[in-house]
Amino acid sequence: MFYRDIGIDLGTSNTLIHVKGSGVVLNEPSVVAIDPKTKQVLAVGDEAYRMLGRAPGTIQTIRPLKDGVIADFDMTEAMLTKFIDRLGVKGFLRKPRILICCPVEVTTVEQKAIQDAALKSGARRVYIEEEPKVAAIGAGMDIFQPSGNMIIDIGGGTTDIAVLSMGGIVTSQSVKIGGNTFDADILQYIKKHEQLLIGEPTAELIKKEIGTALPGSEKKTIDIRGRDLVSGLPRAVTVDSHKIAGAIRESVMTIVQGAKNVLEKTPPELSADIIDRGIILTGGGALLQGIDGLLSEQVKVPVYLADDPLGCVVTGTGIMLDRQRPVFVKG
Ligand SMILES: Nc1ncnc2c1ncn2[C@@H]1O[C@H](COP(=O)(O)OP(=O)(O)OP(=O)(O)O)[C@@H](O)[C@H]1O
Repeated sequence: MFYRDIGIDLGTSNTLIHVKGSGVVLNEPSVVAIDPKTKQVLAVGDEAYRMLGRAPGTIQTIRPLKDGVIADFDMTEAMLTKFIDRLGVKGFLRKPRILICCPVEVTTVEQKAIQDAALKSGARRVYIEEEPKVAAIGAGMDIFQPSGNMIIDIGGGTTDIAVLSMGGIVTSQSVKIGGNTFDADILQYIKKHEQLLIGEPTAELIKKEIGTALPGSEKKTIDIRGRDLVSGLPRAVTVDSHKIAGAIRESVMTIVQGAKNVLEKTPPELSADIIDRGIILTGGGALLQGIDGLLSEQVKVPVYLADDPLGCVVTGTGIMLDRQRPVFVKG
């Protein structure tokens, strides 16, 4: 029997949905736009993201997931329901199973509510899985063998660092630093050193265009616009990659320290496997230029970037559902 099972990566920055037989059918920012008076949801995903920092007072834009936790549960539920509804699940011939990966620190009560929301949207069964495990599977690691695999998943709000063996997490640490922290660092730096106020999307653009984890790498520049803190008028400035590397240095080094902590707690036999296989980097934050090189230099183990860092979790959900084995830890 062909079930159109669904895998969902409910992330701080982006939500991705994989439908069996169709691949990734949705990839949109985890943003909701509401009417602040009535709390009515006006838009979700791409449409709501375009309103970030640009909406009039009658519209409020919210990121319901923040720093690896669900900051606004009602809005997370509303967003998830709208995304699932778009798939037309209720029209599926057979009710699908849905596997949802959500931030690691989601409470049991929140998990239950997420499950209920997905069930109401037409699921037959809902599973909740741990993100680093699914990311590792999506990155092509065989975590079910008795050997050590290490993954560093740099998401928007958190970085999950884990050593996996025989299908389970042996040691792990979740650091409250991710790609969005780099954006906040850049925003603060420009405010302090250029007396210029910029929005979140501009900070993200700077990071993607010229951001680097390696202060000594080739110097690149970008022209940006914002609001002058003194005159209140629009102004343009040129920023360079060396300064941006300095601005995000502390956050980057916190991730490095997290990786060192996990390696120190890893049983020696598994450490030997990790030296042989290297560490795999997943998550959008792993696309920061030079972060693989810096990590490798600091922890003295080869570090490789996954083929599709942003898609590993959602790809992993598809693989896990295909295995059709009771490997789910929760739900
Ligand atoms: N080319 C790029 N260079 C640097 N950072 C990038 C790039 N592309 C995406 N990112 C960053 O990746 C982050 C989002 O990554 P991802 O989608 O893996 O996170 P998430 O799964 O939503 O978050 P979490 O795992 O914390 O729930 C954002 O901060 C985004 O700015």
